[in-house]
Order: sequence, then structure tokens, then C-alpha cells
Amino acid sequence: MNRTLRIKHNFIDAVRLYIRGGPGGAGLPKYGGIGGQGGNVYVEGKNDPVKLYDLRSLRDLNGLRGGNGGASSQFSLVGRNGKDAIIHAPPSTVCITEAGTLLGEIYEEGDRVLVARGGDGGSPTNGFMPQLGEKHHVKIIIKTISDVSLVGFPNAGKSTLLKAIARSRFKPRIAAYPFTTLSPLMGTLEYPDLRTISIVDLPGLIEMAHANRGLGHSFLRHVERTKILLIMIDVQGFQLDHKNPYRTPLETFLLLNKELELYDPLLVYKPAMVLINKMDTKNATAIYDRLVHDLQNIKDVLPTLPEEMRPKQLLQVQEIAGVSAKKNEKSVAYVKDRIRVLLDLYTDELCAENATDLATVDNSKDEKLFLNKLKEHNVKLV
Ligand SMILES: Nc1nc2c(ncn2[C@@H]2O[C@H](COP(=O)(O)OP(=O)(O)OP(=O)(O)O)[C@@H](O)[C@H]2O)c(=O)[nH]1
Ligand SMILES: [Mg+2]
Repeated sequence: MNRTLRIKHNFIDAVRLYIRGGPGGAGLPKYGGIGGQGGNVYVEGKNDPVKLYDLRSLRDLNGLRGGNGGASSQFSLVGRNGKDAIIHAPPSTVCITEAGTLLGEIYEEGDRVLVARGGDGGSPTNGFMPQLGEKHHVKIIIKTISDVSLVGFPNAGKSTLLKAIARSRFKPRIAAYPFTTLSPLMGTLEYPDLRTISIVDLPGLIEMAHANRGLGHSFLRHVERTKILLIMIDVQGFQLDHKNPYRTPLETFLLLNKELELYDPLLVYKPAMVLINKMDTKNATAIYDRLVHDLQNIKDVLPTLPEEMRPKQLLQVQEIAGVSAKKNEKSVAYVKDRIRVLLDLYTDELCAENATDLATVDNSKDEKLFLNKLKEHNVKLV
């Protein structure tokens, strides 16, 4: 297998910046004058009507510093405070230190996170010696908060589905070649009773993405906060190009499962709906039936597959549906309805419960759960 394949990101959704709070102003011991506070550095939420996922422009702010606090003087005993410096970032941004400490999160426009504090001005408490501002590297990372995420190998039809069921500010690109979607795309599912559910369409994931193949797997950070996984599989399987091996739909499913757990073992505990797409294509029904049979008998099938195909923990599949995102509106409408049902069934609490249970997970129990769910919910719509 060609392990060097790398596709260049066209989006920057994480930056690391060196920032400094401004130094405090000098105090005036003779008159008890207090220097002004150095300016703070904040990250502030701001909706960008043009692009949601690009922090590219923030890179120019490397080295940003809060303003100097003013010195105390005979005429103005209390020095003026230094000017705050503001870094604008879109909602769903987290700010963390180099060591991984969470400084704060931006949920919506106007939210502010203090990322570097200005130094105190000179005052009696510090012997009138002005203090330097805090200085360090911070990481500013966009982590989408959406209800549902669309995950799959390239070309599976994720963006086609997004286009069919969701309204999006951005027009998804759809094409018959891998890696059409290069940056995560947000959409909204709208229901007749005005309920809305957010969905994110992700770039294609391939095997060895954890080793930086394809687009890598860093965009999976957008999956971390979603409640439901929509796993999309092409019923015809996947082949990146003639230099790479063909993968059957079952192998595609297992390899996706593996990549998800390699990014974060907790991801696979999210409830998942598996969509077998392109059911309008040749032999689809027969392949679908075999795939479902294999998934229902996964215990017997796994040992027959090579080691590198076997995930440690199987995805929590709640339902499998055969759909045609491009050609069958009924199947697409079904998916939209089921997303809502699953979301309401599996609340945050359940996810949290699953996550904390991880330490004591009994694999056989999980497998049984997986199989029972599959037997209950196996629909074919095309
Ligand atoms: N026959 C058929 N083709 C489909 C169906 N859904 C999608 N396609 C085609 O599959 C190709 C890939 O579709 P995309 O929606 O771009 O796939 P994607 O999963 O978003 O791909 P990446 O963005 O590269 O990860 C396009 O040529 C679509 O027209 C389907 O239900 N049936
Ligand atoms: Mg796409």
C-alpha cells in the first residue's frame, strides 16, 4: 500500500500563537501612585459570514501583545490601563495552553476568553514595581458542536446526502473522485414542526489516516462533540486508486471503525447509524444482504479477516439502512426522520454513561448489544 499519499488541507482549523499580556505601568512610590494594568489578550467569538472554518488569518497575530499600562505620574496618580488585544474567532472554538489546560470556550458571538493576562501596575503590594504580562503559547482550535456527523471513506456520497437533506450556508461540492470535500461543512436539518438538528459533513477518511494519509484525521475533532455518527459506506466498496487495494463494504466499515478508535477510543461509543449508499447500483441488493449478514455474524467473520482490519471495539450500531442519496428521495427522507428519532433516544447522558463505563467495558456484552440492535433495526429502502 502506498503510505505516502497526502492531500493538502485547504482549511486551517487550529492555530498556535505566542501571545503576551501587556506590562503594567510604573508606580510612583513618592506619592503612592499606582501604575495602570497591562492590557489583556482575549479571544472573542465573532461570526464570520464568509467562512466558518478558517483560522488562517489568525496566524498573522503570532506575537500579539496587550498594550502597556500607563505609568503613574504626579498629575495622574493612577496610570491608565493598557489596551486589550482581541483575537476574533468563530463560535465553537476552544482555547488551550500548550500543556493542554483549557482556558475557555467560545460558544457564541460575543463570548470572551482571557488567554493572557496583563501585568499589574506598580503599587504598594509589589513595591511599586510594575509586573510583566503573562506570556505563553496558546492553541486556538475549532471544535464543531453539531448533533450529527457524517463519516465515511471518500466518494461514499456524504456530501450528496448533506445536499439532499440539509440546508447549508455553503454549497457542498460533489464529484466522482476522492477527497472532494476538503473542509468540514455544516448543515441544518429542518423539520416541519420547526425543530432543527445540526449536521457536519466531514472530508473522507481512509485507512492509515491516523498516520497522516489522505487528509489525515485531525478533522475528527469535529466528531468529538457530536451525539450521533452517520457512517456512510459505498455498497460497492472502496478503492482509492489502482495502486491501492480494493476494500469490500465490510472492510470499509471495519477500517472506518478502526480509524475512529485510533483517533479517540471514546468515539466508537457514540450511537451510530450505518448508511449503505448507492443502492441503485449493480448487484447492490445482494451485496447489502451479505453485508448485513456479515455484520450480524461479526464474531465469526472477524477471525477470517487480517489483523489490521479488526477494530478493538465495534461501533455501537443502532441501525443499518440501505439508501440512495442521489436517486431515492424516500430513502433520504427516511434517514432524516431516523436521525431525529435516534438523537432523541440517545441523549448526552447516555453518551456520558458509555464513556465512563469504558474502564470496565466487557467486550462480549458490547458485541451482544451491537448484534441485538442490528437485528432489530435493519431496513432496506431501495
Ligand atoms: N449511483 C449513485 N451515485 C451516488 C449516490 N450518492 C452519491 N453518488 C455519487 O458518488 C460520487 C461521490 O459523491 P460525494 O457526495 O461527493 O461523496 P463524498 O462522500 O462526499 O466524497 P468526499 O468528499 O470525497 O469524501 C458523486 O459522483 C455522486 O454523484 C447514489 O446514491 N447513487
Ligand atoms: Mg464530500
